[in-house]
Amino acid sequence: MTPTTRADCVELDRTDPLAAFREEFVLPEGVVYLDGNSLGALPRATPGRVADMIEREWGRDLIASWNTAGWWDKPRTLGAKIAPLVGADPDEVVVGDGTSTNLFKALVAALRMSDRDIVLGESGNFPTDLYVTEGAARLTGAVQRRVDPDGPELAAALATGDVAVLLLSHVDYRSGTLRDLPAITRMAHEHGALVVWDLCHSVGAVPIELSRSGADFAVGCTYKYLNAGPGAPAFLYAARRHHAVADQPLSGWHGHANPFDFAPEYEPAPGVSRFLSGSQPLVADAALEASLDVWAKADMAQVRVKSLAMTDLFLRITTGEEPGRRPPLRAVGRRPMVGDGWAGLESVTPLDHAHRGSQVALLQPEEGAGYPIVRALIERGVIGDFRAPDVMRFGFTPLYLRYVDVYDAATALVDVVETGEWRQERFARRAQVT
Ligand SMILES: Cc1ncc(COP(=O)(O)O)c(C=O)c1O
Ligand SMILES: Nc1c(O)cccc1C(=O)C[C@H](N)C(=O)O
Repeated sequence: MTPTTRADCVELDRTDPLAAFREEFVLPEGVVYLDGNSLGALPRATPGRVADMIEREWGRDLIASWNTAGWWDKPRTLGAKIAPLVGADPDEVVVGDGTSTNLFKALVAALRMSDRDIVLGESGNFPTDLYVTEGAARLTGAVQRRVDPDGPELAAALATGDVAVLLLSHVDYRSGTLRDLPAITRMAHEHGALVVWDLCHSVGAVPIELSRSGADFAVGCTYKYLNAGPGAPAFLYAARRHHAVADQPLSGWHGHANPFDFAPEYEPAPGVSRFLSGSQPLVADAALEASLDVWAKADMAQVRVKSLAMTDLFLRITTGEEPGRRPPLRAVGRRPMVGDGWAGLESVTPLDHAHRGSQVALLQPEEGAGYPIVRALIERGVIGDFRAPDVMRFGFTPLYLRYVDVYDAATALVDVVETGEWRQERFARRAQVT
């Protein structure tokens, strides 16, 4: 059913196979949370799991917990729990450190595996990816080149035959564009390049098949769609065929083959553990474990179906656009029908499902309108965010959002724009974190 009314949405929620997951999350009353693509909601089980880790594992069992509570192996056991979400084998993923750090390790390891010297990135990537690439290039002597990966330049840049490593985000943080991971990986390999994927905006948002696609390396965070909490540890994937040769730059004792030999020379662990460096934040690992236990019950195919239905619904109401249909009318100043594109909002997120992640990014054509519109919406309890220069971002998390939430948020947005509510002075003042 294509929902057009709120009653349609109530009906969709009634038959939603993922509906029960909402109960697994703590969601503030009166809020529609569309920022789970920046910081995911709190799973109900997390506070208890973290308290148990602190009081029993740490407080009572003290140092024995390295063995009895599996602390030492958490990077691997948690990695194995992330593996099905990224289409990897359990021994190809480790959890630890942050995304930026893991990106640095993966990039340098990949650059050291090639005798070429170009590291190809995307001009609009999340800034940490650009900065870390600069750092990795400085360290290894590589040269950074940037292209728009959604245009013809990507193929042309790879075809030069001098690219050592390609780094791309699977889903673009600003526009929500989903890249064809299998096809791009294949193309890069055909031209002799290795690929590092940043999965921050795709893990838990779209199905991912790293092994089947032949991907070389990938990194991702766990605090967005995976709901592990602010600053939660990240993960790193390395294809098994690279384990024996990968030489990562932060060689520390947790990545040693025999850490408790306390040998003076570094000898990398044989598997993906060689990507570890030092001690891990085990309290934060406990929170991640609680959220991954929720994810273990979710069917990613169902998540994708609901995600697309929700972004379709949001796009239809706010812009009148949906796959295969442009709005018949873009006139502002006439009483609208829901879905006829009257509010003047435009999507920068692709309409076709094959290129859409789990967020919608919108523009209001007036310069500087994005930020105050988002602030005005937040005041109404609809939480989205803003990304410079003028993009309004709305993330859709099928485990805890209902179709009625999407309907209410979309109609609130249209109302904020139509009434000009956002033009009030107080919405223009920028917060430190946007
Ligand atoms: C694509 C992408 N990569 C990396 C990061 C963040 O890196 P870190 O977890 O190291 O802060 C983000 C978001 O903050 C992101 O959107
Ligand atoms: N990681 C973040 C942080 O430490 C502070 C504030 C925001 C973030 C984010 O995750 C932003 C997010 N990656 C984005 O796409 O905008």
